[in-house]
Amino acid sequence: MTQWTDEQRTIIDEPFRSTVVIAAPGSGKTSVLTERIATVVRRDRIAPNRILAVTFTRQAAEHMRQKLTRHDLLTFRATESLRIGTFHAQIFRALLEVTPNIPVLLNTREQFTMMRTAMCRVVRKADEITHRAVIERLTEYSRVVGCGIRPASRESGRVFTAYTKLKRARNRWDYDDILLAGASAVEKGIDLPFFDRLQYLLVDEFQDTNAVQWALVAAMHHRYQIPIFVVGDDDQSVYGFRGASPGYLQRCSSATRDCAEMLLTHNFRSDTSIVHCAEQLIRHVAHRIDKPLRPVSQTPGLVRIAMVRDEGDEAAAVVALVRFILQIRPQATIGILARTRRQLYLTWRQMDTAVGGGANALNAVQFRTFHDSKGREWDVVVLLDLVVSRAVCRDAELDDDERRLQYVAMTRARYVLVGFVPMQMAGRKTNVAPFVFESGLEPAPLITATLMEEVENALTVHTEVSC
Ligand SMILES: Nc1ncnc2c1ncn2[C@@H]1O[C@H](COP(=O)(O)OP(=O)(O)OP(=O)(O)O)[C@@H](O)[C@H]1O
Repeated sequence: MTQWTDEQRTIIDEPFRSTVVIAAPGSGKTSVLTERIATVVRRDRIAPNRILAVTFTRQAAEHMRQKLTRHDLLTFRATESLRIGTFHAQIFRALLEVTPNIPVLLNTREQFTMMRTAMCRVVRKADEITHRAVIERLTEYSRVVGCGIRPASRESGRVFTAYTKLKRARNRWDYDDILLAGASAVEKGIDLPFFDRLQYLLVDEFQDTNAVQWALVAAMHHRYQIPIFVVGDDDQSVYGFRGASPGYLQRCSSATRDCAEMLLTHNFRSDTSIVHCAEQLIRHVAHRIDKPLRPVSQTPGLVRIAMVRDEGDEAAAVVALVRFILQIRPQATIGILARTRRQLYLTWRQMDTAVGGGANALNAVQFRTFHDSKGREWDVVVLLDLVVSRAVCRDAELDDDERRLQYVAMTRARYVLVGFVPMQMAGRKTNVAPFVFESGLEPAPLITATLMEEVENALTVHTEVSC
C-alpha cells in the first residue's frame, strides 16, 4: 500500500468540489488521481458509473483502469462501471445517444489517402507530394481545427476546404470531427443526456488540452454543473504543434467555480542531480506556474554530457554503454531517447546487430522519441543528438516548446542520465543545444572507462538494480 505524503493526502482527501492539481514530474499525479476516484466512490458515495475519467491516449486509460482494478477497496464491479477513456471515445458516446446516424470514422490510412487526394486537387503535382508532406498537413489541420485558428497559408486553407468537402461527400468523419461536433452541440444548447448523468469529471495530463477540449470541459462544468478534478504539469506541455497549450491548465482554477488549486512538488522518481539539472532548465521557460521541484531521493545519481566525433561514434558508444550496464546490472531498465525516430534508427540498428540473440537485453532497452517517453521512467536514460536542430531557436515560443520537450525527456531518468553530443552530423559541424548549458551542464569529451565507472557507482547504491 502506498504511503502517501501529506501533500498527496491533502489532495486525495479534499472535500468533494473542483480541484486543479499542478504536479511536478514523478510526483505521482496519476496515482493521486486514481486514489481520488476511490475516495469519492467510498466516502462521497458517488456512483462509479457517474464518474468520467478522461485521458489523452487509450494506453493511459488502460493503465488507469489497471491501477483501479488493483485497488484494495474498490470492487471489480465498481471499477468496471467507471467511465474511463479518451476525450474522443467519450464524446463519441455522448453524441451517439442523440445522433444515431453518425458518419463512419476514417481510419488512419483512409484519412491519409483523403488528405493526399485533397492536396493533389489543390497543388496538382501528385508525384511531388511526399508521405511526410501529407502527415504535416494532417498535423496542421488538427491544430487549425483544434485551436480554431487560421491555416498558415492560403494553400493550406484550400487544401483543408477540399479535404472537408471530400469527407462530407463521402459522409465520413475524422477524429477531429468528433470533438468539433461535441463542442458545436454544446454551443447550440443541444441536450446531451450522457453529460446529465455525470457527477464528477477527472482529466489527467491536462496540459495537453487544446481549445476544443477546453471548451468541452468548461461546458461540462458550467452547463452541466459537474465538479472537475484536473491534474497536469504546464512544464510538460509538449503537443503545441497539435494545438495543445499549457495556458488552459494555467488559467483553469480561475475559470472554474469553487475551485481549489494545489501543488504536488515532490519527485519520487529521480536522484538529486537529475532533478536539479531539469529544474535549472525549466526555469528558462517564460510563462509557467512557478513551483518547486523537490527530490525525495537523497542520492546524487549521475548526469553526464559526452561529446563524440559523429553519429556513428555516438551509436557505438551507446551500444557499449548499454552492454556494460546489462552486464553489471541485468535488472536495469534503459531508455534511449531522441527527438525523432530517424535519430533513433542508427543506434537501434547497431544495437540489434551487437546484441543479436540477446532478446532479454533488448526488452530491457527501449527506444522512444522524446514525445513518446512521456509518462514513462527508466533507471538509465540516454539522450541522443543534443545539438541544435532546425526546429530549435526560431522564436521564443518554439524555444520554450523545445525546452519543455527536453525537460520531459530528462525527467524520465531515475538514477543515470547520459546525453550525447556528436560534434559532426551528416558530415556537418554541429552546435551543442543551448538547453545543455541552461541545465547547468558542460559537455566533455567521452572517456568510456570513466563514464562506465561513474555509471556503475551511481547504480550500486540502488539495491533494486544492484543485484
Ligand atoms: N507516495 C509515494 N511513495 C513512493 N513512491 C511514490 C509515491 N507516489 C508516487 N510514487 C512513485 O513515483 C513514481 C512516479 O509516479 P507517477 O508515474 O504516477 O508520476 P507522474 O506524476 O505521473 O509522473 P510524470 O508526470 O513525470 O509522468 C512512480 O514510480 C510511483 O510509484
